[in-house]
Amino acid sequence: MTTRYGYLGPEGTFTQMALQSWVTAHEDGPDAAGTGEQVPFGSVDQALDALRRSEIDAAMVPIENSVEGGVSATLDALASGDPLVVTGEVNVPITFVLAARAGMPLADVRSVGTHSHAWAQVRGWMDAHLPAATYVPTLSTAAAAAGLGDAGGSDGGRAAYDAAVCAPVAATNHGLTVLATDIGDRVGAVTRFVLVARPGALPERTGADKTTVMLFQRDDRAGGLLELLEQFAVRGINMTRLESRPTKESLGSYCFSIDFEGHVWDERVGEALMGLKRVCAEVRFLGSYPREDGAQVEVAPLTTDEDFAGARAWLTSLRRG
Ligand SMILES: O=C(O)C(=O)C[C@]1(C(=O)O)C=C[C@@H](O)C=C1
Repeated sequence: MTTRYGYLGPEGTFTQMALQSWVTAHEDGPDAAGTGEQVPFGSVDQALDALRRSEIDAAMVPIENSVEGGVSATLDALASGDPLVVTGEVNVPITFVLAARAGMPLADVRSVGTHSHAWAQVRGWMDAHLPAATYVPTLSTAAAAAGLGDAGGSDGGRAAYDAAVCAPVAATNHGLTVLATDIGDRVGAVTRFVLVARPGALPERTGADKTTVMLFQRDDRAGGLLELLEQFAVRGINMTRLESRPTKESLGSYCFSIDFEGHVWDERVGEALMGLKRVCAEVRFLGSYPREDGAQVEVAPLTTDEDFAGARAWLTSLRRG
């Protein structure tokens, strides 16, 4: 059966590159899905809602950028609504171009359209080369390019900006002229994307896995966050991302989005999740999945599966008397 993959579109987004790279890497694997069908959505919310309604089988969405940090739209969409889980990750190197319609010189560019995360990564270049240009937010970098292309956006090609910050491929797709290349402020910028699915069979444990959770505290008090973090520390679990997001219920009310090393089938991870379940108002499990870089988790001394199994066997023997 063909897998229907949703992604943040239109064609030519970095998210589509991530999906393409995922599909290519998994084409011949045990879960081979051929090239699948790729369905573009206008926003992360639309893609994840379609997934919740079972209109697609999985969705590729951006979650974290090495320059601008977490992608709030994704973190928030995963934090509420019917549960979804991450089943894989893809890291994509990010390079931006500034593109415009033929005949537009760089000096005449007064306004620039792009995705907010892209704008944050080219702000320095803009200050240096187009300090007077105003920023026009678009739903993705490719949507910004499409707005300038012949087919145009809903306004028939008269976008509300003169140039777009996008991937080179999006400029090519829409017949735009590239005014400047490599305009990102940081060489080596990377965005991490995740493949999200409805809960089902978990990806197998590989020894090089990550787990993602969203934690909601019981109350706001001294040491509350420390109590959550302790659950990882005492079991030798390394966190790879920690972000707070407003719960949106009241000012000052936050939840915590965390990625950490290990798989829910690792004993130390299971014990940490049980500890979190005791101390949190809600623990939203958002999946265990293989790391893209394949880096094996370094298991801290005395936190192996055998160590936990040995301790449990000891307790069982005490209880038996
Ligand atoms: O607009 C795109 O092309 C996207 O895929 C979204 C997105 C993001 O959300 O961070 C992805 C990578 C880039 O860092 C900029 C924008």
